[in-house]
Amino acid sequence: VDLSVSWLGLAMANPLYNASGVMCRSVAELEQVRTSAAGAVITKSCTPQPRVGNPEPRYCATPLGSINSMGLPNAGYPYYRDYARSYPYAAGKPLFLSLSGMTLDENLDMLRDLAAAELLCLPEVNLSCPNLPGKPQLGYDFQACSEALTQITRVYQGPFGVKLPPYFDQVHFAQMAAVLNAFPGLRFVTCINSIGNGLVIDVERESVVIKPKDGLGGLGGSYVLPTALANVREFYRLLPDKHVVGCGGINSGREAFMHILAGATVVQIGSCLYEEGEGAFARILDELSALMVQKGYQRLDDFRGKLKTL
Ligand SMILES: CC(C)(C)CCc1c(C(=O)O)[nH]c(=O)[nH]c1=O
Repeated sequence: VDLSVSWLGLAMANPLYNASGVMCRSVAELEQVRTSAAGAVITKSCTPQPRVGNPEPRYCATPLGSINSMGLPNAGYPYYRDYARSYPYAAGKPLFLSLSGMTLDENLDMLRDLAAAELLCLPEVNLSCPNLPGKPQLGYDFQACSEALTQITRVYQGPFGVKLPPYFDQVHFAQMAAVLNAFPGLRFVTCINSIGNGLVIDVERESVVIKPKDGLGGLGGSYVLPTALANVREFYRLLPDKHVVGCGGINSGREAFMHILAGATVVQIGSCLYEEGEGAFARILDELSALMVQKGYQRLDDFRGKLKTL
């Protein structure tokens, strides 16, 4: 079977890569992804200056997924820009640079520099980044999002994407799609980021499992699969001129198949990669191939976006 994907002027051997935040904070980790079976690489969301992030424990895996309140630990924008400068693009694995400034100005500063550097990597702006104090994350403030994207497209004229938080209301899907469709330069949306502010409890210890925010953290893994699929399918329908990157709950070829059936062009793995290591890429790709053979599909276009309704 042919797992190749051609999108945004990029050619990928397969549709699978890491979710921002997992196996992508250091050059060593990024190289682990790049030299694995993954079809692309994305960096940890960065801020202009390095950040230590939150006190540990700040990540915990459970049988059904994961919870995290990392607090944006990252090596700082210049570190990732320099990695993007020396990145071997000709080897055929695209590089995406995730940006998550603590303020809009921080995002604009990083994007201005990235535009000037004229690199082949593509930015993925994390809209789960904080908004003004007392306001919800940017991705949940549609007016602020529209204003931010207006300023972003002024400083960065190239193709870019955004990482979206999950939405749970039909009106919110429509409102966010209306904001995003106003920006032709916005070429892809990555759905979804973790489901915010979950709480995992350890019964034996009668305690929370992560230190920050008295135990509240973003949920990933199997917990989020149905929500991720809904967001992929809704934005696939609502953003006809853009690509959707599927992220959330992919543990095997079956979930990767679901995301692509729902409309995803390419897919990312987070919790599964954190727990299993880079071997997850080859395993999931083998499982996806076997499923396609079983179903008589030659290539991803044979089923992408063709989820049936009843
Ligand atoms: C939540 C923020 C810290 C504002 C952004 C970074 C981030 C983190 C993180 O670094 O805590 N974890 C996630 O699951 N998704 C994210 O987008």
